[in-house]
Amino acid sequence: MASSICKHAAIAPSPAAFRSTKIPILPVYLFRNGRPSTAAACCSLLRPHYIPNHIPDPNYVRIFDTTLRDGEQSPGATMTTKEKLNIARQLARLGVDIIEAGFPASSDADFEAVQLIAREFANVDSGHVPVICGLARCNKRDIQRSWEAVKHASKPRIHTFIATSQIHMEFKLKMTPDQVVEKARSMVAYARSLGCQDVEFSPEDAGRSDREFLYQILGEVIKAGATTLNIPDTVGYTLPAEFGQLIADIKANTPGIENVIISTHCQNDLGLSTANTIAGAYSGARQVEVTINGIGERAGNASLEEVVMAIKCRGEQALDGLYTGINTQHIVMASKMVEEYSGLRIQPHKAIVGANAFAHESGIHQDGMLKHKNTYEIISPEDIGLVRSNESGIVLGKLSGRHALKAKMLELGYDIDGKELDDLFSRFKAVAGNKKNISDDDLVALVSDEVFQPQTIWKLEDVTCGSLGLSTATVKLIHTNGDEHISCSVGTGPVDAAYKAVDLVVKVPVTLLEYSMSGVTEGIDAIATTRVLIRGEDSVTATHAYTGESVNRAFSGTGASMDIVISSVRAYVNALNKLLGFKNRLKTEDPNKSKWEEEGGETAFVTSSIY
Ligand SMILES: CC(=O)SCCNC(=O)CCNC(=O)[C@H](O)C(C)(C)COP(=O)(O)OP(=O)(O)OC[C@H]1O[C@@H](n2cnc3c(N)ncnc32)[C@H](O)[C@@H]1OP(=O)(O)O
Ligand SMILES: CC(C)C(=O)C(=O)O
Ligand SMILES: [Mg+2]
Repeated sequence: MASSICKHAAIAPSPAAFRSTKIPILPVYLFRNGRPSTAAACCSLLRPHYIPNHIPDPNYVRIFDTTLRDGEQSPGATMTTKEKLNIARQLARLGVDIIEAGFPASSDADFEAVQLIAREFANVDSGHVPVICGLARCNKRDIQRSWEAVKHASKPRIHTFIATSQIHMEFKLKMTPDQVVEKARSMVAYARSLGCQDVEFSPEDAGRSDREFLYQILGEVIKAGATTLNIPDTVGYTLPAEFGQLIADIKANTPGIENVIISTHCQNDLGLSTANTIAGAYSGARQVEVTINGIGERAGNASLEEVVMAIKCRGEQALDGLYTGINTQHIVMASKMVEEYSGLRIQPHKAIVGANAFAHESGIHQDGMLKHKNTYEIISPEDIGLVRSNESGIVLGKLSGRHALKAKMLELGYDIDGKELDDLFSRFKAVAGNKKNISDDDLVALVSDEVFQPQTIWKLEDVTCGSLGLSTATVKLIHTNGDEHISCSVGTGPVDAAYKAVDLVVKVPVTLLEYSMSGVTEGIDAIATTRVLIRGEDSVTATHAYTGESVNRAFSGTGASMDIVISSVRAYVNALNKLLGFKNRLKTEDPNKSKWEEEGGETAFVTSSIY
């Protein structure tokens, strides 16, 4: 095993047109009883140089993250530009090779988000710099917009696609197969003509497309200059053996395929996306398209953490030595960030990142774990950035300082600095003054509330509740322009009264769709985390997939506090801030899109807020 590991390190730099970046990545993991062990590592790997159409090491699998594009297509997962930028930074820390930052032609907001992310990764000299990719249909406008958005990146990529299955060509595109081939060929050539040296092409619905037709269209786009051929199972229809065979057949029969990278893109309609992705990689794909937490259109995409950990855990033994450049210790942070921003909660039994993924409840398992951890764990929690408090020496309390808090947060997988650390520190001090023991879960709740929030338009300053036969609440909110607003209301309970008081100030008609609260720690002094989902009644719209009707979008917000009313109001105000951010954005893009200002008459919201 040691010799096969060392061969990676010995790979010579390639004469790339692209600048070389040698980046040390995680040590190789040797396997003892099925459990990876860093202690046994014999050498460090180098991430192979980036050349669009070639990977110098045949065992290296590129990770293409599409959380910000396909992931955002999950119903309700709309993210602000600031949130997307934060996720992109975390994806870079994680070490993903390619970030698909969005679909620039779909809206001005998406264009700006992709452009901002591309600019963020314009500097090739500082650490790992991912490729920044923008999606485009096969038309000149989409491709131009994509290029305009990504060209600032040090490694820009255009990803263009067109459907190749009979049903899509006939009923959706209303094009003949020959027209589709010509469109694909000419648009890939057009993307190259703009100066983009890295062009990915996807035959959408490849999983249900005719094989011979795939070989033909893929051969044509290779001649036109495509550097990566992505094979999407767009409707998650194939079984793992079939998808593996599809990749093998494409590899064996497409003219010129040896000059490009084959990629997978597996949707999860039958719950097979991870299995299909691994089967694809085993059959020769060297790029895999994934999302954090597996979010994405309908049932989602293959999840990054599952695919990466499967390759890390079994790559050497079962996948002919495949490996990735992911620093898996950043997985937990990335997962929590995406959970917060997208509002899509992770099921407790989700592989790798679910709350129960490393929990052992039953006696026989607990007995086994106490005797030897490998009995019931194939992955170490630390490998994904999960460190429990009882394994660390730092005990936080009201006398702790910023250094200890920063170090503790790092242990928990949160790399926080600057203003974010300062804000978290003041919240932490406030809680520490009232609470004897601060647990890891308390800290995670605080960081979610303090750091993972949209730009503040309204900030909750205070809330007090009373009861005079009816529940009453008084809230004090501060607007971003500094104005203080105080209002009171009655309600059926303190939370209802407080929400009504907030409504009197913010004056945006919304419906509360969901409200949930959980005490994240035990005892009377537990921190309560609240999550709400609201829908604007006259606001940001999306198109309903079945009816085609315009429906109002939902926005989520979370809050945390030892006081349940404060926790609830924080969550509500955070959701309102998210909604207002989108309203402002729409208003800037198209003054006719939202009637809200004329009707609501709340001038405070007109201030342009660039997320
Ligand atoms: C499988 C996937 O995940 S594909 C990515 C899906 N993501 C999204 O659609 C999210 C963003 N989309 C949007 O914001 C909008 O759909 C837009 C802005 C891109 C387009 O909006 P509209 O111009 O109003 O078109 P609409 O979405 O209603 O219809 C799509 C049109 O594109 C055409 N089209 C679809 N795919 C492609 C393609 N790959 N290449 C060229 N044309 C295409 C359709 O045939 C249809 O054309 P038609 O208007 O001549 O019938
Ligand atoms: C745009 C393509 C790659 C896609 O998301 C799909 O086919 O699922
Ligand atoms: Mg998809």
